[in-house]
This record gives sequence, C-alpha cells and structure tokens, in this order.
Amino acid sequence: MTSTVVRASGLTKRYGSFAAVDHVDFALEEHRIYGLLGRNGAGKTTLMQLLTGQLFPNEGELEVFGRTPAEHADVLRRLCFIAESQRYPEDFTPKHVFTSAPWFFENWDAEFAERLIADFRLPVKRRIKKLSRGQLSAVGVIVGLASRAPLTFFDEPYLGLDAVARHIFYDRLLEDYAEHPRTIVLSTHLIDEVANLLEHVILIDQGRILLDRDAEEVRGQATTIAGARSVVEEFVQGRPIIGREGLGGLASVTIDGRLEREERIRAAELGLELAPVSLQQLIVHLTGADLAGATEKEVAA
Ligand SMILES: Nc1ncnc2c1ncn2[C@@H]1O[C@H](COP(=O)(O)OP(=O)(O)OP(=O)(O)O)[C@@H](O)[C@H]1O
Repeated sequence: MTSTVVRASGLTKRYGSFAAVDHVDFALEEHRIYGLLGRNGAGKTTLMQLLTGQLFPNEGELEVFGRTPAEHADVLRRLCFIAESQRYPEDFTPKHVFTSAPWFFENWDAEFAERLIADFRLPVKRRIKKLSRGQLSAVGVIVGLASRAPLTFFDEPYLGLDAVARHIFYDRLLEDYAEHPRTIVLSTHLIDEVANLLEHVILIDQGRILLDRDAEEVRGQATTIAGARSVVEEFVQGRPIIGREGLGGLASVTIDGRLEREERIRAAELGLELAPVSLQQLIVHLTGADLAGATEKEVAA
C-alpha cells in the first residue's frame, strides 16, 4: 500500500497581488517519480520552495510527511532540494560539499557519490567558483542522487550538462530508484528526454494545475490525425481539438482522447494517418498561447 507524502489543498503563494501559486490541490505518493512541468514562470520553483519550507504560503493547507514543512526540522531532514543555481559557501570545493553532506542527509551513500564523481568526471578538489556550468550542475545532481532523501526535488538540475552527462543522470536515477525507492520530483523543460522516466505528470500553468495524471495515461491521451483537409475536418468534427496545423490542402489536427478500434479502422479506410502525441507535444498544446485549435496555423504551400 502506498502512502501519501505531500498533501496540498488551496495552496497559494502571492507576491503582492500576483499569485505565483494559485489555490492548487494535489498529493504526492511515496515511491513515485513525478514530472513537474510547465512554461517559464508557471510557478514550479515557487511550488517546490513551498514544499521544502523555504517559502510560507499565504493561504491553504500543506502537509509534508504529515506536518507543516517549515516548522519541523524532522521533516526538513527527509527532503533534498537541488536548485537550478545551487549556491555554496565561498571557497568550497565539491569535496567539501560531499564530506559535509552526511550531516544533512541521513541516507547519504558515500560510495555511490564516489561512483557518480567518476561518471561525471568531476574535479573534486577544484574550487566550486572555478567549475564550468555543467560541472556545477553535476555537483547538485550527485548530492540529489547520493542523498537518497525520501523526498527529492530536482529543479532543472542540469543547466550546462552535456547530453552524455544528462543520460548518465537519467540512468543512475532509474537504477538507484529501483533499488532504493523514494519520491522524486523532477522539474524540467527537456520533456522528451525524461518522458520515459516519469510515472506521474503534474502540469502547472499560471500558478494553476492543468493536468495531474499518471504518465501512462497521459502518453496515450492525445492523437494527431493527418491527411486531406476536408477528410480530416469531417473526421474530427465534434471531438475536443487541442491543436491544428495546415499546409495547402493537407491538415493535421490533434484531438484530446484515444480513438477506439473501429475509429482507427475507419481512419485508415479514409486514408488518414494517425500518430500518438508525445508528452512534450501534448504539453505544448495544453499550454500554448491559444488552445482548442482556435488559431489555425496556415503555412503557404
Ligand atoms: N520573489 C518574487 N517576487 C515577485 N515575483 C516572483 C518572485 N519569485 C517568483 N516570482 C514570479 O512568480 C512566477 C512563478 O515563478 P517560478 O520561479 O515559480 O516559475 P517557474 O515555473 O519555476 O519558471 P521557470 O521554468 O522559468 O524556472 C513568475 O511569474 C515569477 O516572475
């Protein structure tokens, strides 16, 4: 049986009159990998700062491991938050960071950290302020993984990490998660890269939750239908449209929902092509400037 790690209801954080997080309700279960997705300024970092006790909400209820995070040191000890631009004391080296980590994280695995240091080829004795952007991100990623905190947040952890290093991160995360299950919240704009890692997706837009669903369900949630414009338009009539593109006499329309077997057969008979929509495409559709395909993007043939 899984238990709930985070429970938020009506959670709100305002800066002046602007609500960065606006009456959100959600729960995080233990032993799951969550993707916290959304456009720039959507409220992802603010939400994670609320959950880790770095900010106080203006309104709403929040429980992390059954308590208010900011007021309970025992809750904070079970959390790890890796920020996009993690700050370290002046003159610290990665070695200092890793040797002090066990004071903050009771599950710290020094051997795992050593393996990750080798994987990322991190120069541990170099001053942090001299590290490259990607090496600095690697320090955060190593802390986030080797801490094995029961609730770990990675907020865009890989600024400057190259493709090889990012894949090392994904691989090690999955391997280690399989052996040491915990709750991980990953916020990223590289959605396609992490799509297969995520078990659950929370999409936030302008401080509100647009989607809170199992990743497996989200993956099959939308379909793109392409073909001759008139045939496509007739086929999608009456269905919820979330995106529409056109090129001369051809059209490609994305609908919210799965097609039943008979509908897929009918589409094939009509010469239409069906394609699943990737998580990234779906997020773009859902958070695009104009939803419901109201604006038809016409490209001159
Ligand atoms: N201290 C602050 N004072 C005023 N507004 C703030 C403050 N911190 C954040 N905001 C605003 O709150 C909104 C949410 O910011 P937040 O950093 O949570 O977004 P985000 O989803 O993490 O974005 P990104 O993907 O660009 O990192 C933004 O419009 C931001 O400008």
